[in-house]
Amino acid sequence: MNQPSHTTAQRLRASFTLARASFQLDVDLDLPGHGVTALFGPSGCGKTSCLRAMAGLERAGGSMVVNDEVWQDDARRIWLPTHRRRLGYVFQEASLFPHLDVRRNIAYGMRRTPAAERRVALEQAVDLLGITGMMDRRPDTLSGGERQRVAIARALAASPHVLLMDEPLAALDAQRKLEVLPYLDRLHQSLDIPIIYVSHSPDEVARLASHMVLMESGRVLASGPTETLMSRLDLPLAHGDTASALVVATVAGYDRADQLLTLHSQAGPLHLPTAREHAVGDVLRVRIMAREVSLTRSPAKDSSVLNTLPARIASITDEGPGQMLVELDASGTTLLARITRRSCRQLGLAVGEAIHAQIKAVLLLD
Ligand SMILES: Nc1ncnc2c1ncn2[C@@H]1O[C@H](COP(=O)(O)OP(=O)(O)OP(=O)(O)O)[C@@H](O)[C@H]1O
Repeated sequence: MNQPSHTTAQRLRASFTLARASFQLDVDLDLPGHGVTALFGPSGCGKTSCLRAMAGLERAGGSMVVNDEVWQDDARRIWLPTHRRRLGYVFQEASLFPHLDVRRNIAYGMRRTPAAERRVALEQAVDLLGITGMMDRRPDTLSGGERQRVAIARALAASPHVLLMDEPLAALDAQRKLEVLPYLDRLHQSLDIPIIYVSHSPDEVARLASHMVLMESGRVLASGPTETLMSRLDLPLAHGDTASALVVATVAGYDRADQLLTLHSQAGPLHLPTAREHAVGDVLRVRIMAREVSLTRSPAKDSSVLNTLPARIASITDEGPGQMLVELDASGTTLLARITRRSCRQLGLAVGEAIHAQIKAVLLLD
C-alpha cells in the first residue's frame, strides 16, 4: 500500500481547560495532522475528557484546530457542535444499530457526508476492515471483535478529517484484540486520516502510535515521538515490567530455511524468527523489552542469543527489589536492560563504560 505524503503544515492543535469537582483538565497540544497519536496515561488522568472535548461532546474552554479547520476558538466565539465537526468517534464498545444489518449500519455513517466530500468509499472501508463477508448480518450475530470492526468502518465511511478512538480494544479479550489490531495498522497506512487513540496499554501504543501524549492528573507530562518517550527514564513508561525501547529498522534479508529475518538498525544488525517474509528495504519497527536484554563484558561466541550489540552505559538506576535498570547508548539508539543488582555489582558496571547488550527477543510490531 502507498504511504500517504504529508505536508509539515498539517497539525492538530488543541488547548482545553475544564474544571470538575475533583479534577482539572489543562492541556495544550500541538500534534501531527497525520498518523496515529496515542493519548496515554493512568485511569482518571483525563484521556477521555480530552477526546470528548476534541469532539465537542464536552464543553471545555479553549480552542481546537484540525489542519486548517477551526472547530473551537473561544477568543473568537467559535464553537462547532459535534455534528458539524468532520470526525469519526469509536467508543470502547461498538454502538451499532441492532435493527440494521452491517451494510446499513455502515451506510448510515455516510449519510451526513455530502457526495463531493466523500474521500472514503464504502467499499474501501469494508475492505480495510475485512468485513465483506458480513454485510447482510445483524450486529447481534457478530463477535465483539467483528462488531468493533464494523463500528470503525462506519466511522470511516463518513470520511472524517480526524478519527477519535477511545480504547477501541478495551472490551475485547486478548484473542480478539489480536484479531482487530492488524486492521488498525492498515488504517493509518492506507488512509490519510489522523487518528487520536486513547489507550492505557503500552503494547497497543508501541504497536500503533508514531506520536504519543503522556498524561497525568489532567495535564500533559510529555508529548513526542513514541520511540523517544517510551525509553525516557524521567517518564513512567521506561519503568516497570513493560519497559522497552522502540527501534526503527530496515529489512536486510530473510533466510527461508531458518525463517530468520535480518534487519539493519542504527544500533546494529538484528535477527528475529518470523514466518512472514518481508521485502528488503521495508522499514519496520521493533520493540526490545528491557527484561530481554542482558549485559556482557565480551560478546559470547558460544551463546544461543543471536543479537549482541555494542553499547555504552548511559545511566544506571535502582529499580526496586534487587533490580537495576541500565540505560544504554547503542550508536545513538537508546536501549534499556533490566538486570539484577548482584549482576550489576559482579560485572562492576559504571556509567560511560563500553558493554555488549545481548538481546534475547526482538518483537516485530506489524
Ligand atoms: N461526567 C463526569 N462528571 C464528573 N466527573 C467526571 C465525569 N467524567 C469523568 N469525570 C472525572 O474526570 C476525571 C477524568 O476522567 P476521564 O474519563 O477523562 O479519565 P481517563 O483518563 O479517560 O480514565 P480511564 O482510563 O479510566 O477511562 C476523573 O477523575 C473522572 O472521575
